[in-house]
Amino acid sequence: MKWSEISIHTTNEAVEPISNILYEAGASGVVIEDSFELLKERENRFGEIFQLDPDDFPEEGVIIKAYLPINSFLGETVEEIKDAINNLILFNIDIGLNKVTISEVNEEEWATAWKKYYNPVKISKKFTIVPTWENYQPVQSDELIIELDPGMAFGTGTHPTTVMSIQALESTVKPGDTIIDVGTGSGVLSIAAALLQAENVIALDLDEVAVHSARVNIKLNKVQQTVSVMQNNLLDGIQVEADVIVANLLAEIIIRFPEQAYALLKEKGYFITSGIINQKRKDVEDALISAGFTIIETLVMEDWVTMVAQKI
Ligand SMILES: C[S@@+](CC[C@H](N)C(=O)[O-])C[C@H]1O[C@@H](n2cnc3c(N)ncnc32)[C@H](O)[C@@H]1O
Repeated sequence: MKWSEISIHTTNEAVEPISNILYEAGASGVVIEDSFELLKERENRFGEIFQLDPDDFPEEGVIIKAYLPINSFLGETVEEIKDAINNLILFNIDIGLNKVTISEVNEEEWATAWKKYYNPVKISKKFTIVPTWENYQPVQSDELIIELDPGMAFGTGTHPTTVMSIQALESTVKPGDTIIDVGTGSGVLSIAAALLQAENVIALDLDEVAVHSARVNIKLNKVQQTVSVMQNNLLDGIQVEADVIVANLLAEIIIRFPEQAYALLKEKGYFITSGIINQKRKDVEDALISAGFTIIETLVMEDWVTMVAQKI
């Protein structure tokens, strides 16, 4: 498959809104080329373990790169992205040079482009995410390591929506639990659940590339005895009683199935919903409450919200 690399030279201030625009346009991840801010932010928030090479970054401003599949909608998507970025001026956001360039990359280059920016990152009290090509040694005795090859599926494991999902799993999963992971992507949340000693994990994704990528990562982390991966639309046809259901999907998709989640959960079971952009928070809260859930915790990182709802 051919991919298009969209590269936007902008300011620090515009990084978050532009990243959101790119995610909403279907990018499966963004790369931010700004040595100073990136290192500072990662050190503060997650405790970045390896340093990036400052030679790889622009002298002034920030370059944001994202990868979009080349299909018949690409032209339209790029125009929508440009319009959305220009509209940021209306919100008094400085978009700087606002230089947008598009180039074509093949699958191999796409995969390699990621590797340069993808390092071991400590994302929660227990978990560190390590790319497959790094030889990483744990620094804490109780540290849990997730090895990932993000491949073509969403989920380098360090996106705020994933980080908060893992933090929520850490506080809800008990040894012996049954977990359902809706929209597994790279399989990262299922692997986390298995490492937290869940006994049975069902990983579901609609996209066959994600299903393949999840299977590779699950094997890599040696949790294939616990995790089974299936191509499936949301919870359709699933009949397993679960202790925890986790869904890192867009708000628009989450609001379609809280009733199904409620029906599958055991009493006191948890429904973790992530991938919710702040503006859509109320829609998800309403859908959860009307299905019978009680929201017991809300996590917020950057513009993203994760909710932990319980069947009580
Ligand atoms: C935001 S990614 C989350 C990946 C991973 N769980 C994580 O936390 O990093 C969302 C995933 O949901 C999948 N997805 C989207 N719509 C779906 C649906 N209707 N049923 C199942 N999976 C879906 C996508 O293919 C994608 O892999």
